[in-house]
Amino acid sequence: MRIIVDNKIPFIKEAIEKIADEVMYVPGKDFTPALVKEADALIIRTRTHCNRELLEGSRVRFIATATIGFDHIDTEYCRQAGIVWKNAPGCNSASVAQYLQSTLLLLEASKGKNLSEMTIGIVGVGNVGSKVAGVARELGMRVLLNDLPREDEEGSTDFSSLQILAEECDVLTFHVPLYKEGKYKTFHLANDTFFHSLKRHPVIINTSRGEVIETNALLKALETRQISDAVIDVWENEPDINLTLLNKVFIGTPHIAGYSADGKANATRMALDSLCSHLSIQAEYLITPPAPENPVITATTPAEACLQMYDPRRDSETLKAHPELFEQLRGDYPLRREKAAFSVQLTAKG
Ligand SMILES: NC(=O)C1=CN([C@@H]2O[C@H](COP(=O)(O)OP(=O)(O)OC[C@H]3O[C@@H](n4cnc5c(N)ncnc54)[C@H](O)[C@@H]3O)[C@@H](O)[C@H]2O)C=CC1
Ligand SMILES: O=C(O)C(=O)[C@H](O)COP(=O)(O)O
Repeated sequence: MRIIVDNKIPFIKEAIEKIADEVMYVPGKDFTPALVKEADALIIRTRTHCNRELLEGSRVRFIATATIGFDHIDTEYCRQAGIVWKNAPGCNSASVAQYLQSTLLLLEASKGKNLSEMTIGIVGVGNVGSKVAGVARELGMRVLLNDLPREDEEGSTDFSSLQILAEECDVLTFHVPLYKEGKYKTFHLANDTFFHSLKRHPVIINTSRGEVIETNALLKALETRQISDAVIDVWENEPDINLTLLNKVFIGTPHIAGYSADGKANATRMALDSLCSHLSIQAEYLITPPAPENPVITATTPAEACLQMYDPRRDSETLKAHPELFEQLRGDYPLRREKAAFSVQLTAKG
Protein backbone atom coordinates (compact mmCIF):
# COMPACT_ATOMS: atom_id res chain seq x y z
CA MET A 1 0.00 0.00 0.00
CA ARG A 2 1.31 3.43 -0.95
CA ILE A 3 0.36 6.44 1.16
CA ILE A 4 1.28 10.05 0.54
CA VAL A 5 1.49 12.22 3.64
CA ASP A 6 1.77 16.01 3.93
CA ASN A 7 5.29 16.53 5.27
CA LYS A 8 4.16 19.10 7.85
CA ILE A 9 1.96 16.65 9.76
CA PRO A 10 3.89 15.98 12.97
CA PHE A 11 4.20 12.82 15.10
CA ILE A 12 3.12 10.54 12.24
CA LYS A 13 6.24 8.88 10.78
CA GLU A 14 6.74 5.97 13.19
CA ALA A 15 3.06 5.03 13.26
CA ILE A 16 2.29 5.29 9.54
CA GLU A 17 5.35 3.29 8.59
CA LYS A 18 3.99 0.38 10.64
CA ILE A 19 0.74 0.55 8.65
CA ALA A 20 1.87 1.08 5.02
CA ASP A 21 4.70 -0.52 2.99
CA GLU A 22 5.46 2.68 1.15
CA VAL A 23 5.09 6.21 2.53
CA MET A 24 6.04 9.45 0.77
CA TYR A 25 6.22 12.80 2.59
CA VAL A 26 5.45 15.75 0.34
CA PRO A 27 4.64 19.46 0.92
CA GLY A 28 0.85 19.89 0.86
CA LYS A 29 0.87 22.28 -2.12
CA ASP A 30 3.00 19.88 -4.20
CA PHE A 31 0.49 17.03 -4.50
CA THR A 32 0.01 16.65 -8.29
CA PRO A 33 -2.09 14.23 -10.41
CA ALA A 34 1.12 12.44 -11.46
CA LEU A 35 2.24 12.05 -7.84
CA VAL A 36 -1.05 10.71 -6.48
CA LYS A 37 -1.85 8.48 -9.49
CA GLU A 38 -0.40 5.31 -7.93
CA ALA A 39 -1.27 6.17 -4.31
CA ASP A 40 -3.92 4.27 -2.35
CA ALA A 41 -4.46 6.85 0.37
CA LEU A 42 -3.60 10.48 1.15
CA ILE A 43 -3.12 12.09 4.53
CA ILE A 44 -3.41 15.82 4.01
CA ARG A 45 -3.88 19.27 5.56
CA THR A 46 -5.70 22.33 4.24
CA ARG A 47 -3.00 23.03 1.64
CA THR A 48 -3.96 20.11 -0.63
CA HIS A 49 -7.06 20.66 -2.74
CA CYS A 50 -8.63 17.27 -3.28
CA ASN A 51 -10.80 17.61 -6.36
CA ARG A 52 -11.38 16.01 -9.77
CA GLU A 53 -8.31 17.73 -11.19
CA LEU A 54 -6.05 16.05 -8.63
CA LEU A 55 -7.75 12.69 -8.22
CA GLU A 56 -9.33 11.61 -11.51
CA GLY A 57 -7.71 8.45 -12.87
CA SER A 58 -5.81 7.81 -9.62
CA ARG A 59 -5.88 4.75 -7.36
CA VAL A 60 -6.73 6.90 -4.31
CA ARG A 61 -9.68 5.48 -2.37
CA PHE A 62 -9.14 7.09 1.02
CA ILE A 63 -8.29 10.62 2.19
CA ALA A 64 -7.82 11.72 5.80
CA THR A 65 -7.34 15.40 6.52
CA ALA A 66 -5.63 16.13 9.84
CA THR A 67 -7.83 19.20 10.28
CA ILE A 68 -11.32 20.13 11.39
CA GLY A 69 -12.19 22.10 8.26
CA PHE A 70 -12.74 20.21 5.01
CA ASP A 71 -13.53 22.98 2.53
CA HIS A 72 -10.37 21.91 0.61
CA ILE A 73 -12.05 18.58 -0.24
CA ASP A 74 -14.57 18.40 -3.08
CA THR A 75 -16.89 16.11 -1.16
CA GLU A 76 -19.35 15.73 -4.05
CA TYR A 77 -16.57 14.62 -6.40
CA CYS A 78 -15.29 12.15 -3.78
CA ARG A 79 -18.81 10.73 -3.36
CA GLN A 80 -19.18 10.23 -7.12
CA ALA A 81 -15.71 8.70 -7.40
CA GLY A 82 -16.20 6.37 -4.41
CA ILE A 83 -13.39 7.98 -2.43
CA VAL A 84 -13.90 7.86 1.32
CA TRP A 85 -12.75 10.98 3.18
CA LYS A 86 -12.48 11.77 6.90
CA ASN A 87 -11.68 14.92 8.84
CA ALA A 88 -10.72 15.21 12.50
CA PRO A 89 -13.69 16.82 14.28
CA GLY A 90 -12.75 18.57 17.50
CA CYS A 91 -9.01 17.84 17.18
CA ASN A 92 -7.82 21.39 17.74
CA SER A 93 -10.90 23.02 19.27
CA ALA A 94 -9.18 23.46 22.66
CA SER A 95 -6.28 25.16 20.89
CA VAL A 96 -8.61 27.69 19.25
CA ALA A 97 -10.30 28.22 22.64
CA GLN A 98 -6.86 28.93 24.15
CA TYR A 99 -6.23 31.51 21.38
CA LEU A 100 -9.60 33.13 22.17
CA GLN A 101 -8.99 33.17 25.92
CA SER A 102 -5.64 34.93 25.58
CA THR A 103 -7.06 37.32 22.97
CA LEU A 104 -10.01 38.29 25.18
CA LEU A 105 -7.66 38.99 28.08
CA LEU A 106 -5.50 41.20 25.86
CA LEU A 107 -8.57 43.04 24.60
CA GLU A 108 -9.70 43.68 28.18
CA ALA A 109 -6.30 45.12 29.06
CA SER A 110 -6.25 47.34 25.95
CA LYS A 111 -9.86 48.59 26.16
CA GLY A 112 -9.88 49.58 29.81
CA LYS A 113 -13.22 47.80 30.23
CA ASN A 114 -14.02 44.65 32.21
CA LEU A 115 -14.93 41.54 30.26
CA SER A 116 -17.71 41.04 32.81
CA GLU A 117 -19.39 44.16 31.37
CA MET A 118 -19.18 42.89 27.80
CA THR A 119 -21.38 40.71 25.61
CA ILE A 120 -19.81 38.26 23.19
CA GLY A 121 -21.63 36.81 20.19
CA ILE A 122 -20.50 33.42 18.95
CA VAL A 123 -21.38 32.59 15.34
CA GLY A 124 -21.16 28.81 14.88
CA VAL A 125 -21.48 26.80 18.08
CA GLY A 126 -19.91 23.46 17.24
CA ASN A 127 -16.72 21.96 18.67
CA VAL A 128 -14.84 25.27 18.75
CA GLY A 129 -17.75 27.66 19.42
CA SER A 130 -18.98 25.63 22.43
CA LYS A 131 -15.53 25.71 24.03
CA VAL A 132 -15.22 29.43 23.32
CA ALA A 133 -18.62 29.94 25.01
CA GLY A 134 -17.26 28.12 28.09
CA VAL A 135 -14.14 30.30 28.15
CA ALA A 136 -16.18 33.51 27.77
CA ARG A 137 -18.59 32.53 30.56
CA GLU A 138 -15.63 31.75 32.85
CA LEU A 139 -14.34 35.24 32.14
CA GLY A 140 -17.71 36.63 33.23
CA MET A 141 -18.98 37.68 29.80
CA ARG A 142 -22.60 37.58 28.71
CA VAL A 143 -22.76 35.09 25.84
CA LEU A 144 -25.13 35.08 22.85
CA LEU A 145 -25.11 32.13 20.46
CA ASN A 146 -25.93 32.01 16.76
CA ASP A 147 -26.06 28.67 14.94
CA LEU A 148 -28.65 28.31 12.17
CA PRO A 149 -28.31 24.53 11.57
CA ARG A 150 -28.49 23.82 15.30
CA GLU A 151 -31.44 26.19 15.73
CA ASP A 152 -33.29 24.33 12.95
CA GLU A 153 -32.59 21.01 14.74
CA GLU A 154 -32.93 22.01 18.39
CA GLY A 155 -35.33 24.98 18.37
CA SER A 156 -34.61 28.63 19.03
CA THR A 157 -34.48 28.72 22.88
CA ASP A 158 -30.67 28.79 23.16
CA PHE A 159 -29.97 30.78 20.00
CA SER A 160 -30.23 34.38 18.79
CA SER A 161 -30.39 35.81 15.28
CA LEU A 162 -27.34 37.42 13.68
CA GLN A 163 -29.32 40.68 13.86
CA ILE A 164 -29.58 40.43 17.67
CA LEU A 165 -25.85 39.67 17.91
CA ALA A 166 -25.14 42.69 15.70
CA GLU A 167 -27.19 44.92 17.99
CA GLU A 168 -26.05 43.67 21.41
CA CYS A 169 -22.45 42.47 21.18
CA ASP A 170 -19.15 44.12 22.10
CA VAL A 171 -17.20 41.19 20.64
CA LEU A 172 -18.27 38.98 17.71
CA THR A 173 -16.35 35.81 16.96
CA PHE A 174 -16.79 33.47 13.97
CA HIS A 175 -16.53 29.67 14.27
CA VAL A 176 -18.49 28.46 11.25
CA PRO A 177 -17.32 26.12 8.48
CA LEU A 178 -16.84 27.68 5.05
CA TYR A 179 -19.92 26.85 2.97
CA LYS A 180 -19.76 28.47 -0.46
CA GLU A 181 -23.46 27.96 -1.19
CA GLY A 182 -26.70 26.51 0.12
CA LYS A 183 -29.13 27.28 2.92
CA TYR A 184 -26.36 27.82 5.45
CA LYS A 185 -23.94 29.64 3.17
CA THR A 186 -21.15 31.31 5.18
CA PHE A 187 -19.09 32.75 2.31
CA HIS A 188 -18.96 36.52 2.98
CA LEU A 189 -21.40 36.14 5.86
CA ALA A 190 -19.86 39.33 7.24
CA ASN A 191 -20.29 41.80 4.37
CA ASP A 192 -21.14 45.52 4.08
CA THR A 193 -24.76 44.93 5.13
CA PHE A 194 -23.63 43.00 8.22
CA PHE A 195 -21.12 45.67 9.25
CA HIS A 196 -23.74 48.41 8.80
CA SER A 197 -26.08 46.56 11.15
CA LEU A 198 -23.61 46.69 14.08
CA LYS A 199 -24.65 48.95 16.94
CA ARG A 200 -21.89 48.79 19.60
CA HIS A 201 -18.66 49.17 17.57
CA PRO A 202 -17.65 45.62 18.46
CA VAL A 203 -14.34 43.84 18.08
CA ILE A 204 -14.48 41.24 15.29
CA ILE A 205 -12.57 37.97 15.69
CA ASN A 206 -12.18 35.47 12.86
CA THR A 207 -10.47 32.10 13.35
CA SER A 208 -12.79 30.19 10.98
CA ARG A 209 -11.93 30.76 7.31
CA GLY A 210 -10.87 34.02 5.67
CA GLU A 211 -13.70 33.87 3.13
CA VAL A 212 -16.34 34.10 5.88
CA ILE A 213 -15.56 37.84 6.09
CA GLU A 214 -15.40 40.06 3.01
CA THR A 215 -11.99 41.73 3.28
CA ASN A 216 -12.93 45.10 1.74
CA ALA A 217 -16.04 45.37 3.91
CA LEU A 218 -13.93 44.62 7.00
CA LEU A 219 -11.36 47.25 6.01
CA LYS A 220 -14.11 49.81 5.49
CA ALA A 221 -15.67 48.93 8.86
CA LEU A 222 -12.31 49.47 10.56
CA GLU A 223 -11.73 52.76 8.76
CA THR A 224 -15.21 54.13 9.57
CA ARG A 225 -15.06 52.80 13.17
CA GLN A 226 -18.19 50.65 12.68
CA ILE A 227 -15.97 48.15 14.47
CA SER A 228 -13.43 49.15 17.07
CA ASP A 229 -10.85 46.44 16.30
CA ALA A 230 -10.24 43.14 14.57
CA VAL A 231 -8.40 39.97 15.48
CA ILE A 232 -7.72 37.95 12.35
CA ASP A 233 -6.14 34.49 12.18
CA VAL A 234 -7.58 33.42 8.82
CA TRP A 235 -7.48 35.47 5.62
CA GLU A 236 -8.86 35.56 2.14
CA ASN A 237 -6.29 34.37 -0.38
CA GLU A 238 -3.72 32.92 2.07
CA PRO A 239 -0.74 33.17 1.94
CA ASP A 240 -1.00 36.38 -0.18
CA ILE A 241 -2.95 38.25 2.43
CA ASN A 242 -4.15 41.85 2.41
CA LEU A 243 -1.29 43.83 3.98
CA THR A 244 -3.38 46.95 4.58
CA LEU A 245 -5.67 44.81 6.71
CA LEU A 246 -2.75 43.15 8.50
CA ASN A 247 -1.40 46.54 9.51
CA LYS A 248 -4.76 47.70 10.87
CA VAL A 249 -5.70 44.72 13.02
CA PHE A 250 -5.16 44.46 16.77
CA ILE A 251 -3.86 40.90 16.35
CA GLY A 252 -3.07 39.29 13.00
CA THR A 253 -1.74 35.73 12.95
CA PRO A 254 -0.88 33.25 10.18
CA HIS A 255 -3.74 30.72 10.57
CA ILE A 256 -2.30 29.18 13.71
CA ALA A 257 -5.18 29.39 16.22
CA GLY A 258 -5.42 25.59 16.09
CA TYR A 259 -1.67 25.02 16.21
CA SER A 260 -1.11 23.82 19.78
CA ALA A 261 1.00 20.65 19.78
CA ASP A 262 -1.88 19.01 21.66
CA GLY A 263 -4.24 19.81 18.77
CA LYS A 264 -1.71 18.62 16.20
CA ALA A 265 -1.22 15.33 18.09
CA ASN A 266 -4.99 14.81 18.27
CA ALA A 267 -5.30 15.46 14.53
CA THR A 268 -2.54 12.98 13.67
CA ARG A 269 -4.03 10.32 15.97
CA MET A 270 -7.51 10.82 14.50
CA ALA A 271 -6.21 10.61 10.91
CA LEU A 272 -4.41 7.35 11.74
CA ASP A 273 -7.46 5.96 13.53
CA SER A 274 -9.59 6.73 10.45
CA LEU A 275 -7.07 5.05 8.17
CA CYS A 276 -6.93 1.91 10.35
CA SER A 277 -10.68 1.75 10.56
CA HIS A 278 -10.94 2.13 6.75
CA LEU A 279 -8.44 -0.69 6.28
CA SER A 280 -10.07 -2.77 9.06
CA ILE A 281 -6.72 -3.17 10.81
CA GLN A 282 -5.54 -2.53 14.33
CA ALA A 283 -2.30 -0.69 15.01
CA GLU A 284 -0.62 0.47 18.21
CA TYR A 285 0.74 3.98 18.36
CA LEU A 286 1.32 6.39 21.19
CA ILE A 287 1.32 10.01 20.09
CA THR A 288 2.34 12.49 22.76
CA PRO A 289 3.64 16.00 22.15
CA PRO A 290 6.88 17.12 23.85
CA ALA A 291 6.70 18.77 27.29
CA PRO A 292 6.94 22.58 27.40
CA GLU A 293 10.38 24.01 28.11
CA ASN A 294 9.06 25.66 31.31
CA PRO A 295 6.22 23.49 32.64
CA VAL A 296 5.87 25.46 35.91
CA ILE A 297 4.21 28.84 35.52
CA THR A 298 4.61 31.41 38.29
CA ALA A 299 2.19 34.31 38.03
CA THR A 300 0.27 36.74 40.19
CA THR A 301 -3.10 36.28 38.45
CA PRO A 302 -4.77 33.54 36.37
CA ALA A 303 -4.83 36.00 33.44
CA GLU A 304 -1.06 36.47 33.64
CA ALA A 305 -0.62 32.69 33.81
CA CYS A 306 -2.80 32.24 30.76
CA LEU A 307 -0.73 34.73 28.74
CA GLN A 308 2.47 33.03 29.84
CA MET A 309 1.14 29.77 28.43
CA TYR A 310 0.18 31.41 25.14
CA ASP A 311 0.42 35.04 24.08
CA PRO A 312 -0.90 35.66 20.52
CA ARG A 313 0.95 39.00 20.37
CA ARG A 314 4.16 37.10 19.65
CA ASP A 315 2.66 35.40 16.57
CA SER A 316 1.11 38.71 15.50
CA GLU A 317 4.35 40.69 15.82
CA THR A 318 6.24 38.07 13.82
CA LEU A 319 3.66 38.07 11.01
CA LYS A 320 3.47 41.87 10.89
CA ALA A 321 7.26 42.04 10.62
CA HIS A 322 7.42 39.32 7.94
CA PRO A 323 4.11 38.78 6.14
CA GLU A 324 6.00 37.24 3.20
CA LEU A 325 6.86 34.31 5.51
CA PHE A 326 3.19 33.38 6.13
CA GLU A 327 3.58 29.71 5.13
CA GLN A 328 7.03 29.34 6.68
CA LEU A 329 5.78 30.69 10.02
CA ARG A 330 3.10 28.00 9.94
CA GLY A 331 5.43 25.22 8.84
CA ASP A 332 8.05 26.03 11.49
CA TYR A 333 5.60 26.90 14.26
CA PRO A 334 7.23 26.68 17.70
CA LEU A 335 6.05 24.23 20.35
CA ARG A 336 2.89 25.53 22.02
CA ARG A 337 1.13 23.51 24.71
CA GLU A 338 -2.31 23.75 26.29
CA LYS A 339 -3.11 24.23 29.98
CA ALA A 340 -2.94 20.54 30.95
CA ALA A 341 0.81 20.52 30.22
CA PHE A 342 1.54 23.15 32.89
CA SER A 343 1.29 23.51 36.64
CA VAL A 344 0.48 27.03 37.78
CA GLN A 345 1.75 28.63 41.00
CA LEU A 346 -0.04 31.85 41.89
CA THR A 347 2.03 34.16 44.09
CA ALA A 348 1.12 37.35 45.93
CA LYS A 349 1.87 40.60 44.08
CA GLY A 350 5.25 41.89 45.31
N1 LIG B 1 -7.81 28.89 12.56
C1 LIG B 1 -7.63 27.61 12.83
O1 LIG B 1 -6.52 27.18 13.08
C2 LIG B 1 -8.80 26.69 12.85
C3 LIG B 1 -9.93 26.96 12.10
N2 LIG B 1 -11.03 26.15 12.17
C4 LIG B 1 -12.22 26.51 11.40
O2 LIG B 1 -13.30 26.71 12.31
C5 LIG B 1 -14.45 26.06 11.80
C6 LIG B 1 -15.33 25.61 12.96
O3 LIG B 1 -14.72 24.53 13.63
P1 LIG B 1 -15.56 23.51 14.52
O4 LIG B 1 -16.26 24.22 15.61
O5 LIG B 1 -14.66 22.43 14.90
O6 LIG B 1 -16.61 22.98 13.47
P2 LIG B 1 -17.99 22.28 13.81
O7 LIG B 1 -18.44 21.65 12.55
O8 LIG B 1 -17.87 21.46 15.04
O9 LIG B 1 -18.95 23.52 14.16
C7 LIG B 1 -19.39 24.45 13.22
C8 LIG B 1 -20.72 24.99 13.70
O10 LIG B 1 -21.12 26.03 12.79
C9 LIG B 1 -22.53 25.90 12.60
N3 LIG B 1 -22.93 26.56 11.37
C10 LIG B 1 -22.87 26.08 10.11
N4 LIG B 1 -23.35 26.99 9.24
C11 LIG B 1 -23.73 28.06 9.96
C12 LIG B 1 -24.30 29.32 9.61
N5 LIG B 1 -24.60 29.65 8.35
N6 LIG B 1 -24.56 30.18 10.62
C13 LIG B 1 -24.31 29.87 11.91
N7 LIG B 1 -23.77 28.68 12.28
C14 LIG B 1 -23.47 27.79 11.31
C15 LIG B 1 -22.77 24.40 12.59
O11 LIG B 1 -24.12 24.06 12.86
C16 LIG B 1 -21.83 23.93 13.69
O12 LIG B 1 -22.45 23.87 14.94
C17 LIG B 1 -13.91 24.89 10.96
O13 LIG B 1 -14.80 24.55 9.93
C18 LIG B 1 -12.63 25.45 10.40
O14 LIG B 1 -12.89 26.04 9.16
C19 LIG B 1 -11.05 25.06 12.99
C20 LIG B 1 -9.95 24.74 13.75
C21 LIG B 1 -8.72 25.50 13.68
O1 LIG C 1 -8.31 22.33 11.52
C1 LIG C 1 -8.52 23.26 10.70
O2 LIG C 1 -9.56 23.34 10.04
C2 LIG C 1 -7.49 24.28 10.48
O3 LIG C 1 -7.72 25.31 9.94
C3 LIG C 1 -6.12 23.95 10.98
O4 LIG C 1 -5.84 24.35 12.24
C4 LIG C 1 -5.04 24.49 10.10
O5 LIG C 1 -4.75 23.48 9.28
P1 LIG C 1 -3.53 23.38 8.26
O6 LIG C 1 -3.62 24.54 7.33
O7 LIG C 1 -2.26 23.27 9.00
O8 LIG C 1 -3.88 22.13 7.57
